[in-house]
Amino acid sequence: CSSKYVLSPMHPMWQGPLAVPGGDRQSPIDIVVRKSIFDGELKPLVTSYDPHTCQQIWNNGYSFLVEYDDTTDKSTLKGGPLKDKFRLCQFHFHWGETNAWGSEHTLDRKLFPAELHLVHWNSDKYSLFEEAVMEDNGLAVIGVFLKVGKRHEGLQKLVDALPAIRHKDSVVEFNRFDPACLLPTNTDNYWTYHGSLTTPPLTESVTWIIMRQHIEVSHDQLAVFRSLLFTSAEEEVQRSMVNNFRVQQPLRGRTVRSSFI
Ligand SMILES: NS(=O)(=O)c1ccc(Cc2ccc([N+](=O)[O-])cc2)cc1
Ligand SMILES: [Zn+2]
Repeated sequence: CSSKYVLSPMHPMWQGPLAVPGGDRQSPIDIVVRKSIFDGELKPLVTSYDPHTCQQIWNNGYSFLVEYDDTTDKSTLKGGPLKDKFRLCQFHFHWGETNAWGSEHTLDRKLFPAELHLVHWNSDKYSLFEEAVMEDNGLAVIGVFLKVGKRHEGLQKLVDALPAIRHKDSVVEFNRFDPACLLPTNTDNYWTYHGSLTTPPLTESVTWIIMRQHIEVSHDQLAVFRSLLFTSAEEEVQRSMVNNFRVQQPLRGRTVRSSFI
């Protein structure tokens, strides 16, 4: 999907007000677990991803993205809080320079070393990602917290491809990767709220679905994330791609619902 618009952290946009002026549904947020409201209407998530729609992995100067062919309804998400069917467009991560921080969302202020985002757009209502990005119910992003522990076998194929995209704007072909292997075993327990993209254009078009269960990756696997660079090969000063997360934004009276008691 065409997520080439994501701006690097050095882009003037980041120097300006980090909240969209008048934005009252910005992301990420701190999820205060005891203030989340159980909603019995929330259904289990239904993901159906076709590994053959995986196309490429690239360094966009802010994170690395694994992009999927979203010209058909082959890799989709439905159920959960969603009324429509959403098409997988890409997934990416946010991480810190140490294991002490790196996630965008927090649970009762607890930071995780990294966070996975699986980005989908509403293909029942829109025909292109770019259209959906501007609309209230246009996007659905699944967030999964990462913890440091045992090696994640499914992630290793992705980690092995990272040295080839060390610099900004480098791309390599990447096929047959099933993103379902990055989901926790239990996807029935999640929080959901209405928010925004966490990078420019920060549009308030995202239904966030944050998994209660984290996944584990090894310290060494995370270290390879940190070996990526924000900078392109031409630039004199190389800067490590770390701390590519946005700080938590005000809740502004929003309700966070939970699918579990
Ligand atoms: N971190 S996140 O909120 O999951 C996120 C997900 C997707 C993107 C990529 C993106 C790509 C393109 C556009 N656009 O066309 O306006 C907007 C966003 C940016 C950020
Ligand atoms: Zn993200």
